[in-house]
Amino acid sequence: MSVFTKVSHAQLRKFLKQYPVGPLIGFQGIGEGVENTNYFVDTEDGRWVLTLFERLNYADLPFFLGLMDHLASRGFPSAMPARTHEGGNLTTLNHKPAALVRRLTGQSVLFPNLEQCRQVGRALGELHIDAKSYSGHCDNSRGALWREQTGRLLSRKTRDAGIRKLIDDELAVQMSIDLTSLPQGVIHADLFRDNVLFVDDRLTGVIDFYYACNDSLLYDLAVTVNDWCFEVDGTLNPARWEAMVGAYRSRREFTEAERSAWPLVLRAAALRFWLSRLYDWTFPREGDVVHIKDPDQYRRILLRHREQAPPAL
Ligand SMILES: Nc1ncnc2c1ncn2[C@@H]1O[C@H](COP(=O)(O)OP(=O)(O)OP(=O)(O)O)[C@@H](O)[C@H]1O
Ligand SMILES: N[C@@H](CCO)C(=O)O
Repeated sequence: MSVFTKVSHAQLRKFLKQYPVGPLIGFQGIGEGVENTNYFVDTEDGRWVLTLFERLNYADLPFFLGLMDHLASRGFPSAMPARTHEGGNLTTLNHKPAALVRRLTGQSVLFPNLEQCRQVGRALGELHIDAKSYSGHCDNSRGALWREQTGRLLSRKTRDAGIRKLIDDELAVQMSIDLTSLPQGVIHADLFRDNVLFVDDRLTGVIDFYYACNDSLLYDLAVTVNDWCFEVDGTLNPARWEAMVGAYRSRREFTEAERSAWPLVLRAAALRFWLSRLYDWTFPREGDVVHIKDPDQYRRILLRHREQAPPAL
């Protein structure tokens, strides 16, 4: 659970006066999430989520908030950011950049059924299409350069020879693929199960756009299937995979270059999350309640991709 920055009742009451949302009714810190501080906030005019950005700076945020606004206004189920009386959607609280966004209904699922996987695949395809008309641009902060630099750092730091060898070897293999040669667009880049909300089998929300960026569309699908279609022990769930990939394809057909790059793109996506989790274990952050995810789960997924070819696209 993660609440890095505490907010008092008085601070929040004052903060909310900037927005046309009515007086504060109640608020509560949110346990899930590992990056930012989040609170559920109820006011007389609605239900909101307040985010205090712990690692992102002001200059980065207009891209993410603008994207959520762009998608929500096209009917995509992302949370619309609230605007202040002055018309801005980015403010400050406790010396941190802050935003207030609509609270979406629904719950994330730990064990998705096939219909839910289908809906996620379709939603990802729709996101890629709807975002084509978004004019913002942002490089992937967890792209190839980050993977290489972080991999080298963790490889030097670890005392585990097996981890060192796997990182070094995988980085060497990843040098052979250039994701920028594949079809590009704005991607979510973190569409894990905890970032999708459902009411029964109906997808009601896609949240956490704070890794969104311009990158390979296929990489976004790889991030998504790695989380949704693998068991904790690293084995593939073929029915979920087929449901998700098939639904994505109903919105966008793959190119030949994407079909051949698929095995390495899956590995790049697995490596990214293995490294970020390993980094958080190696260099833990201070906080009131801090949730760190298990890096080993992603080491197993990476190993699986190295040992067995994935189902073809
Ligand atoms: N717009 C929203 N509507 C409803 N619930 C939300 C919304 N935004 C966030 N939440 C809730 O807050 C939790 C944490 O949000 P989020 O996933 O954005 O955390 P984070 O720390 O910013 O990101 P990460 O997933 O990268 O750790 C979510 O799991 C969800 O329960
Ligand atoms: N989705 C990420 C955390 C936030 O980027 C993970 O599961 O490691």
